[in-house]
Amino acid sequence: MSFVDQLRQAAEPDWTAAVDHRFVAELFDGRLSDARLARYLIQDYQFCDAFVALLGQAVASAPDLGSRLIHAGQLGAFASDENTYFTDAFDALRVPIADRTSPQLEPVTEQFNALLLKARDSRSYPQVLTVLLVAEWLYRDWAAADRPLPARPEHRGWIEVHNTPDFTRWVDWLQQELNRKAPAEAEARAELMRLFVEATRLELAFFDAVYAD
Ligand SMILES: Cc1ncc(CO)c(N)n1
Repeated sequence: MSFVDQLRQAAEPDWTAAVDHRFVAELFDGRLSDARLARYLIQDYQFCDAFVALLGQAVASAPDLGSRLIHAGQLGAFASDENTYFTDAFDALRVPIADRTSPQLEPVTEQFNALLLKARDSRSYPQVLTVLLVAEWLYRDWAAADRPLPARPEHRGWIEVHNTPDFTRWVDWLQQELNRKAPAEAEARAELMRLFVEATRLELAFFDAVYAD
């Protein structure tokens, strides 16, 4: 079994619980309330801030120009398509400016951002790749569901930024890149596995927080 398949197996049952989450089901069938979607997007915009910083570290720490350019291309996509989705959805949901720029963070958002920034500050390319891979692969998994898309742009758009052919190829490439660049030593691999499992736990908790009282 490849290294990334071992990582994903180690992240069960949380991985499947996140992919099959009530949030995903309600997003696809359009039943997700505006209050819950806004609550999620406000927190996720702060996650995205730390995520973009981590992508910048991938550009900085990649060992060769070929890999660096792939991460750089992804940074560009993030800065355009994904950011446009957020600003359009915030406008449609009438989210106040303060909640877009400096909201009160949920505990899980603080924990997730701390993990992203720790990986960034490690300047370890395998650690950076591992955290990027969880976030992108897990989102590709739920967004690739063979279900009709909801009509409202606020719902549909969040699925569409994660199910394009470009996004699918980016996740394939991240998997191959980590398989190629993972260290050989058992202890270093075990550390990456702990990181992958912890990031998956936070992905599940991030969806759960949308439904917390
Ligand atoms: C919490 C979270 N995980 C992954 C993604 C995908 O980048 C996202 N937008 N938010």
